[in-house]
Amino acid sequence: MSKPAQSWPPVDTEPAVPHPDAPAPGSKLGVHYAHCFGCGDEVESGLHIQSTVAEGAVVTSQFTVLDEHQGAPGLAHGGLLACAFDEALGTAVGNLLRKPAVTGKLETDFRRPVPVGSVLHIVAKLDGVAGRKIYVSANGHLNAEDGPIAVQARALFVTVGVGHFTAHGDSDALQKFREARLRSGHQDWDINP
Ligand SMILES: CCCCCCCC/C=C\CCCCCCCC(=O)SCCNC(=O)CCNC(=O)[C@H](O)C(C)(C)COP(=O)(O)OP(=O)(O)OC[C@H]1O[C@@H](n2cnc3c(N)ncnc32)[C@H](O)[C@@H]1OP(=O)(O)O
Repeated sequence: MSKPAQSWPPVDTEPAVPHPDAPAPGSKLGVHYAHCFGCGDEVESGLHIQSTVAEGAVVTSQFTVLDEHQGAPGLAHGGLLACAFDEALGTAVGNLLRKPAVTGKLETDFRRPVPVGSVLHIVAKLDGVAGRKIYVSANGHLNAEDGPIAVQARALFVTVGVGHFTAHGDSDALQKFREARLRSGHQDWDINP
């Protein structure tokens, strides 16, 4: 198995310290946006990823591979697995740092096939921060928290202002989303929808 060529993080970083108001270890993280393909409960064909905060700037996520996630017969599609990691990594960044951030770069290593019916246990860890750049990585274990690693990912997230979403996204949907979050007891954002 080849080793990644570049050291990680690729630049000098400060430790990524969770925000004082970040959910405590053990907290289950709900759906961040009902229409999110990664976690949303209103996206029938979505990934329905569920995440929990762990100790030490870590978030664990579970993704069950279903028939609709196939690439080859009986096996998960690689691009879809990359999507699962984007969600798991972004969830770690957004919830632990409570800063709006978007994926700048996402790199995946597919180490083993992931069959339909598998549960991928994704352990995502914040590795460091350099200005607006947040480095985060994850291992995906097959069928158990200590199962064999099937997929690894490393990503750069870049913090953005809320203006990123109002300028480029659907500002009406964004406003409704924000109001719904406030009604359900969340604090005002800092949020990556
Ligand atoms: C009350 C609330 C509490 C919190 C609760 C939270 C709840 C849960 C929260 C959240 C869960 C989220 C789960 C979702 C997960 C999925 C996330 C996605 O998929 S996001 C969609 C895909 N990504 C895009 O659409 C980005 C598109 N790209 C851009 O918009 C820009 O390129 C952007 C913002 C990334 C950077 O643009 P610039 O103009 O702002 O900044 P520049 O200067 O270009 O970059 C800043 C630094 O980053 C480096 N950089 C940027 N992109 C890079 C790249 N690809 N590779 C290497 N470096 C890069 C640059 O070299 C620069 O570095 P130097 O500061 O100069 O050192």
